[in-house]
Amino acid sequence: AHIVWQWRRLAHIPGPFSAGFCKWWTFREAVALRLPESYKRLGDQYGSLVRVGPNELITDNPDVLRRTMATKSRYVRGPWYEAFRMDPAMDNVLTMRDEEAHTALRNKILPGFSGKENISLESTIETQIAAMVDLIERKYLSTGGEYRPMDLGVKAQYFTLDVISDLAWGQPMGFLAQDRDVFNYLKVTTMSIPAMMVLSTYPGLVSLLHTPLLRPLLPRETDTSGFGALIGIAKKVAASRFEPDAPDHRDMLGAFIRNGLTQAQVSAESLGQIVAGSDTSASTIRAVMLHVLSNPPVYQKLRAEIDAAVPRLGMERRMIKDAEARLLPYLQAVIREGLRIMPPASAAMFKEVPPEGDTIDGKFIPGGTQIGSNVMAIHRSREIYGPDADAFRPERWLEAEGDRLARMVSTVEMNFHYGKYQCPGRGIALMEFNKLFVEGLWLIDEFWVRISRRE
Ligand code: HEM
Repeated sequence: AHIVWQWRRLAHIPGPFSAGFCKWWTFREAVALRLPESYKRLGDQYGSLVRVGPNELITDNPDVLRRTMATKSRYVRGPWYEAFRMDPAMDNVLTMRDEEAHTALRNKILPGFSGKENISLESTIETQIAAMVDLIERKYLSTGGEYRPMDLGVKAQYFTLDVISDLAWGQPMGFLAQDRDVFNYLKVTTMSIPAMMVLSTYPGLVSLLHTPLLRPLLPRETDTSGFGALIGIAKKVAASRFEPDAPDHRDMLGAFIRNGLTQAQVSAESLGQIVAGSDTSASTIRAVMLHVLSNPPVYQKLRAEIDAAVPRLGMERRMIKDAEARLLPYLQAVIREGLRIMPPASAAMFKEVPPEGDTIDGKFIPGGTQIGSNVMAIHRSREIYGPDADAFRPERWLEAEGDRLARMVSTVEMNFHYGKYQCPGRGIALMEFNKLFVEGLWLIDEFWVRISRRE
């Protein structure tokens, strides 16, 4: 009776037949690691609003999604978020579902992401770009007679992990300096992706993992590798900042402490940054480099813009400033196109319809229904980006004007979500891209490149 009742509640929303009764469809696509593409296929087949589970819908309408995330929206985060809670006793801002607690915590951490309270932000990113360039010069510079390929897919992640650990803990983990997967972090996290996919499909299983019997399976601070090792570092760094004579630092943790976070919160939030801010940014670096390097006209135009900027800005002996890079139109078009063509945060991130229900696309959606983003469908929308939306073509950002451009910009910005859930690391990620692509102009698994010195 329950199954039939649940099917009827949302029977007016199209989708695969089995999705009305169970989550088998989502489970199958999630463990095959192709959920974003499969969601897009469903959008092409069934339209903007699709049923993907007994209580789950996805939409590719940015206006609807913005409504669910607006500051005053009565929508809340759904159980999906629980899959990412590592510590049963403590949420971080990314996993927190209680709206009031989330807003309070968010308000306390936001200053840590701004250059005003975190004065070392831009220089930290510069230090890590210098470390990346140094690594390339030391080990991966090819010449006529010597071929020294480099897996840019992996190095992009080394770079973002060092940036984010340096920002969060005041010291990089040393991926670039050692040119290796420190603490086997990437190996262990990559291995755990299928399990995370199962948990995000069936978040109820998370409470099982938190029982005393299964808790040993979760990462622990005493681990010498994987995520557990990072928990250990986060706790140590937080403890050192709370020692009685510890100085006040003008960095991210310093800002967190000045704004009232407890020692346990400082440790949890600094760890949260590593999860939220490394793979996402690395993914965009790979997407941009892959498309720029395999697309000679784009590469030439970007190089020409950068070559013209170097003498004009007097950049021969220093790195480009974030504010300067934001004024390079083709670079900005390339970054936007990279964020669009391979959206870095491609999960549905389900939000819950308020108890009174909502009307979407003229259809009543009962309270408690979970609504997520059909990310690939949003960012490959022909209606918004034009008939060649599947192609990497930065020029579209320079050709569009007026309302059309404004709609394209507000849609690509949905990569960082909106309103009360908007990514606080947006500015940091864009600063990494702005500097890295100009400085290096120089990639996923098996992304080998041959780098040679420019004349
Ligand atoms: C291209 C890079 C990035 C993308 C596309 C991205 C995307 C997102 C998205 C979509 C969310 C919203 C989750 C929701 O709706 O609940 C989010 C949240 C968050 N992101 Fe990012 N992110 C990126 C980089 C970063 C970086 C570099 C940092 C850290 C410096 C960061 C820190 C966070 C944090 C702390 C949250 C939680 C915010 C909250 O719950 O209020 N992100 N990010």
